[in-house]
Formats: sequence, C-alpha cells, structure tokens
Amino acid sequence: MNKVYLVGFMGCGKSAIGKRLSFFTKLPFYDMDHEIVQKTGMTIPQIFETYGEERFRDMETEFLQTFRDEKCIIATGGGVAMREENRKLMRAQGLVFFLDAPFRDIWRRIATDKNRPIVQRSSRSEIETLFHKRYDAYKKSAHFVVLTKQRSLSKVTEYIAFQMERMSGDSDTAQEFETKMNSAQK
Ligand SMILES: Nc1ncnc2c1ncn2[C@@H]1O[C@H](COP(=O)(O)OP(=O)(O)O)[C@@H](O)[C@H]1O
Ligand SMILES: O=C(O)C1=C[C@@H](OP(=O)(O)O)[C@@H](O)[C@H](O)C1
Ligand SMILES: [Mg+2]
Repeated sequence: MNKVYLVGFMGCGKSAIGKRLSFFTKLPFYDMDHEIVQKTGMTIPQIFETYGEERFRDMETEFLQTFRDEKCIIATGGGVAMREENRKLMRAQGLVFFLDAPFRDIWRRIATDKNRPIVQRSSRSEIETLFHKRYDAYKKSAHFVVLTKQRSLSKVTEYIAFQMERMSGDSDTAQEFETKMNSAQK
C-alpha cells in the first residue's frame, strides 16, 4: 500500500482533511488541484475557461498516471472519481476513502466559492442533481466510505488514520493484503 486518496463531492472536506491527515500521520500531502494549478500557472477557473473542462479532466488523469511513486496522501478534485480509468489507477496505487457528506453541508460550504467553476455556472438544484449523479462513482472508487455528517474535521481525520493503520503492516504478504482489502468495509 502506497498512496492514500481522498475522493468525494466538492466541499466534502478532501483538502481540509488531507492536510490534517498529513500532520497526523507525518506523510506528505498533495492536493491535485494545487498541483495542476502550479504546473499550468493558471487558476482552476482560468483552465476551464481557456482549455475547457475536458482538458482539465485529462490533466487529472495525467497526474494520476505520472505522479511520483511515494507513500503520501492525495486530495483529489471532486470530478476525479468519474472516469473508470482514474478509479482503476487510484485503487491500484493504494487506499481510497470516500468522504460521504450530506448535500446540505456541502452546499453551505461551496455556495459562495469563486474558485469552483462548476458552482459558478450552476444553480443549487443543478449542483444537487450532479451530487446524486456522481454518488455511485465515488462509492465504486472507494475501499472505505467515511460518513462525515456531524463529525468534526478532527474526528474524520482520526477515523481515516485508524483505518490506515489497520490496513498497513510492512510484513503483509500480497495475499494477506489482498484479503484485508477484500474485507474492508464498503
Ligand atoms: N467535517 C467537517 N466539519 C467542518 N467543516 C468541514 C468539514 N469538512 C469540510 N469542512 C470545511 O468545508 C470547507 C470545504 O472543504 P474542502 O476541504 O475545501 O473540500 P473539498 O476539497 O472536498 O472540496 C472547508 O472550509 C472545510 O474546512
Ligand atoms: O467536482 C468537480 O468537478 C471539481 C472539483 C474541484 O475540486 P474540489 O472537489 O476540491 O472542490 C476542482 O477540481 C474543480 O473545480 C472541479
Ligand atoms: Mg479540494
């Protein structure tokens, strides 16, 4: 087991929890959005406007294909788990946690954000439709579903750290690890 990926809808806490989890576990943390912004020298809204959403999606896949082989924590962007290729790449590289937050919480957190182009161009009901449309893909991508409702950032972080610890073990044979992964809660 190498990387730990956090997936889920915009505002579910991937970036905030990734940072805390990194502090807690002493593993390096990378935010895919931030990496793409650094590489292109453009903001996410600028990338969407200049190249279109599909090119941004290709950048995300490119990141998963090429990012260095290092034990680390990665906060994905909310659209990453939609491509089957991306789901396969993440699951092959380590553990995937889906931060499952209720839409009410999500909307409260993202409604006024200027840095999420999909929120900028959509109404509340369009975002809610997208939330439901994407839900199964997040679930499919994940080894663990983490319910975040009424849980603080620290509580969610602790829970993920606990599951990481439970799944780790340098002495695991490939067979033992496979068994653990298969019995991981869905
Ligand atoms: N469980 C939680 N409790 C309280 N605040 C949260 C929780 N999860 C996320 N937040 C807050 O919601 C906002 C959006 O979170 P963020 O990490 O940017 O989401 P994402 O990266 O998944 O889009 C941040 O201000 C974050 O601190
Ligand atoms: O859900 C999405 O399609 C997106 C989510 C964003 O990341 P967060 O999930 O961190 O907000 C960012 O990648 C981009 O605005 C597109
Ligand atoms: Mg984020």
